[in-house]
Amino acid sequence: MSPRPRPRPSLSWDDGCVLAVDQRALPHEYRLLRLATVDQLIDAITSLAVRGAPTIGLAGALGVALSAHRHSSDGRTDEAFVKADAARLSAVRPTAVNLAWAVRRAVARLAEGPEAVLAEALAMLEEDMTVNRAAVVRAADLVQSLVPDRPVRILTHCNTGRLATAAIGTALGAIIELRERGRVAEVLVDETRPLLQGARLTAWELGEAGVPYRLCVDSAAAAAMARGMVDCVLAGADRIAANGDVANKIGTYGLAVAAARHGIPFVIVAPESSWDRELADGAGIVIEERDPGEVTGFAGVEAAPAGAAVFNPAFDVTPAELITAIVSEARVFRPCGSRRTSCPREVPT
Ligand SMILES: CSC[C@@H](O)[C@@H](O)C(=O)COP(=O)(O)O
Repeated sequence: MSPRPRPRPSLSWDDGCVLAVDQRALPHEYRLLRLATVDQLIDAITSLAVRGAPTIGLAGALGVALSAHRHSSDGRTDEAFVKADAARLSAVRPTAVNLAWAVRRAVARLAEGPEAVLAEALAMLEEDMTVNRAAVVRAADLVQSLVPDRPVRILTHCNTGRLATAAIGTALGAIIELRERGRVAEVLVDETRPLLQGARLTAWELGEAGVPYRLCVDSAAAAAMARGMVDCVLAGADRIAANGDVANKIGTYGLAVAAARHGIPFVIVAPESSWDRELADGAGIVIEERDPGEVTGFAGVEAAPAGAAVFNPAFDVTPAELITAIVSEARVFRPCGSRRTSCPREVPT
């Protein structure tokens, strides 16, 4: 068999700048942003031009490299300025643990100079690809064992594909892996309100990969399960507490409740770097609240009455007991107490 081609990265470093796919422009336009300053990078993450937990972590690390280059001269780096930029980068979005984790890793190389910081960020990009490849193979194996008798009908939420990671993706990567094995009947794609990461990005990635899919509004997901249209739910994670509670895109918790109601496996695919072992459970996860304008209208068109009050959390927390398995590059974790699975907690492979 010929080796797989090198996956296309969502981020790269070019001549002192960060190049990033502008995820706001998809699916209509594929364009790259050239980000020359930490402020530009922060704007890109805030506006979700650059989004998805692993991608924002990697962007944060590259941001530290940008800052280290900017604040170095004559072989000396002004560490105080770079550390201030690193603190700003870490705080842009609070929920995904990957951001602060990756920024910390880049800052740890600061004393060795800007090239060492850049080397660390680029190594993290490579690592993310390797880690995702391992996780998607493991997740696809698990899904095949959960639904052994037929091509699987999968429901997925938000975008967990190559755009949301260095490359390959997590949950969406597993779906594409299953497709390559001839094991996908159909993917139902939640549009993912309010910013339509499912309709804009996941549908685009599935189309690119030739995977059959149908879009549905988020509120159709439970009905699809009730009608027997879903064999398995696959989603990603922004932060996983030590007990296996998972923060992910708003709407994930509702999907898990509906999946439990219908006895449908609910599987999370995420790298080990998404685990926050310092948090005992999901109650301590900070949930980002976003601009009310994302809910009152879309793309500049207002839908709600002027001045409507809004509740716009970007994420929710799914309790571990509703999760069949959390798959990473290293293991399949089955949260104890899950109603559909039995302990042992980890399946050695
Ligand atoms: C592999 S991406 C995992 C998660 O980051 C993803 O499911 C998600 O919730 C992304 O939210 P977003 O607000 O689009 O950054």
